[in-house]
Amino acid sequence: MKLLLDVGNTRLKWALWAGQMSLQRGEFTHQGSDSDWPSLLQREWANLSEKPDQIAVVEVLGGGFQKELSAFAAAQAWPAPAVFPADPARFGLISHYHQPAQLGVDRYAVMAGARALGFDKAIIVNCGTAVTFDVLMGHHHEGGLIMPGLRLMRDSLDQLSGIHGMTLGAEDTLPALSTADAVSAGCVQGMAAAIDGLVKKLQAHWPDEAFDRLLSGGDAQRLMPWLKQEFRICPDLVFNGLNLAAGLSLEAKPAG
Ligand SMILES: Nc1ncnc2c1ncn2[C@@H]1O[C@H](COP(=O)(O)OP(=O)(O)O)[C@@H](O)[C@H]1O
Ligand SMILES: CC(C)(COP(=O)(O)O)[C@@H](O)C(=O)NCCC(=O)O
Repeated sequence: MKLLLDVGNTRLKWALWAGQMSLQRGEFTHQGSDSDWPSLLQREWANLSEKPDQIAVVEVLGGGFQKELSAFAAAQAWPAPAVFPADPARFGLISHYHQPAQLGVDRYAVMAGARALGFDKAIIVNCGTAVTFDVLMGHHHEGGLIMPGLRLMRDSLDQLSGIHGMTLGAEDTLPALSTADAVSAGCVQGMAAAIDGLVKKLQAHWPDEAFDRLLSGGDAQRLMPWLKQEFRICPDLVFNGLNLAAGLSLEAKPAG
């Protein structure tokens, strides 16, 4: 039984994974690398249904998280967590980034996840704290784009005195007739329009190729209704990819 962890800038997502599916899963928001990890992990896994025999992790926080996770696992007599580095080879991929190790390891995981689900040519949009776009052709990562995610977009407006503290409004108004509606509709519909536009631009860069368009991350469901092009929501791309990578190698760097 594998315990898979996807630790992003906003939330930690985990799944107890058997074969190709999850038996138990959870998620919680955190306050970054300096969070009170011992309490958060203790609370989250107090009722884990089975002891993991392998722990595989992608994380983008750095800082003290890895050490805290290792200490927690050791205290439970669990195996040492294997934290995957941003090395495309560990995910069965080749990256065309100038510095492949600079790409977020979560992005390698979503691409490996797309491969694990049988997609060969795909534009993958992961709607998390940041929105990442990755172009996958076979096992080649052709590059991508990064833009702020929905919460960051809304929070940036919240800094302005005329908007600060505004309640959530209706997302489906156009034109909006109140500040609350204008902010909510502007952010969600604007982000969807940006995603549609950038995916079209990426597609136009390879006019002879047909790409599947995949959507994942915490805001995927919320953005999906506003997208004009056809996307498939693949909610577990990171876990699919991490599961594949964990199978490829049991020798990822031990945490800490
Ligand atoms: N329960 C939730 N708590 C916090 N953010 C949520 C929640 N549900 C959806 N979201 C949205 O999902 C985004 C985070 O998505 P996620 O894929 O978990 O990001 P990350 O991997 O960067 O932590 C947030 O920016 C927010 O807009
Ligand atoms: C772009 C990201 C911040 C996305 O993180 P997330 O939204 O999943 O928390 C992360 O993948 C990252 O730190 N990437 C490094 C830079 C890059 O991928 O080019």
